[in-house]
Amino acid sequence: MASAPSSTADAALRFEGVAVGYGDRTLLSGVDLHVGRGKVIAIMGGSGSGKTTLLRAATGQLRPTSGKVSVLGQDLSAGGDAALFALRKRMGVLFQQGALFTDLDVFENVAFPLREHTKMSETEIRERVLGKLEGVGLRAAAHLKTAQLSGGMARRVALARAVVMNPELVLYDEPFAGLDPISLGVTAQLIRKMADDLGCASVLITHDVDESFAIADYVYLVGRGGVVAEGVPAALSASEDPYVKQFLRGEPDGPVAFQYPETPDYLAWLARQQGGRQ
Ligand SMILES: Nc1ncnc2c1ncn2[C@@H]1O[C@H](COP(=O)(O)OP(=O)(O)OP(=O)(O)O)[C@@H](O)[C@H]1O
Repeated sequence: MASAPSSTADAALRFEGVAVGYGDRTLLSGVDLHVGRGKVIAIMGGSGSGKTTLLRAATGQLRPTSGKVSVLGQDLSAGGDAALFALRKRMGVLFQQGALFTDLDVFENVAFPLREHTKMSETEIRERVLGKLEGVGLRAAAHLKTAQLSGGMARRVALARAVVMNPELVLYDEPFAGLDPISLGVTAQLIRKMADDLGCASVLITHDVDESFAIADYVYLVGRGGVVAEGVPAALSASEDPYVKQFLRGEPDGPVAFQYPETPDYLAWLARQQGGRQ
């Protein structure tokens, strides 16, 4: 089980005092995260709390307004685009929709990153892709068109593609969204298995308490503009903090905000609407 150690060198991903937001709006600040190599970490929080935004900061898509993000020991803001590009080859990302290329079959979808980023031979590509498909139970689906896949199968193909380069860090954005209970359990176990087999650090952005607690070494709960709580799953499950309890039990009433917050942009829009009617 992971605790939250402090050195950057042994981290696959590290946030130090990070603030992120859009325009004038700061969503989260003072965020400290540590993802040790080979560990599975879950980042959880209510809808709109900023989880996907944190993931964008981890890929370098979004620059933090303050603080430092390091991936595999490198400060993302230090190198230029070339350094970021090189680092991205060592990361796998599974986006929320897991978008597959609809004009390619399953095999070519998984092979795509290898063809883009490596000089592997056809034999090496075939071996690697079929191996990854085997890992997600879909070796014999290699020839299928994406339209012939169920939602759960498509997610597993996307999973195989996210790890086909043998990444050292994989980021999963809502990997369980829209899956039936069986596919959900299978996907969670696959994520854990891939982390263990490949030794890759894995970060899950998720709402799903049961599945993520079953496979995560360490959990961060975001909300109220920052990290509200963190710890190993058992510690969070035993927490008496009202925010943590409400979130984990899915209770409607409590400190977890349901209403989208009023922003200056909204108030300006509202004023224009009201002005227009007078
Ligand atoms: N490109 C953007 N420009 C401006 N605001 C944005 C942008 N993307 C997201 N936001 C806002 O940032 C807030 C956090 O969004 P984010 O997608 O990070 O939340 P989340 O925790 O991943 O939510 P969910 O669980 O619902 O996917 C939301 O209020 C959203 O409206």
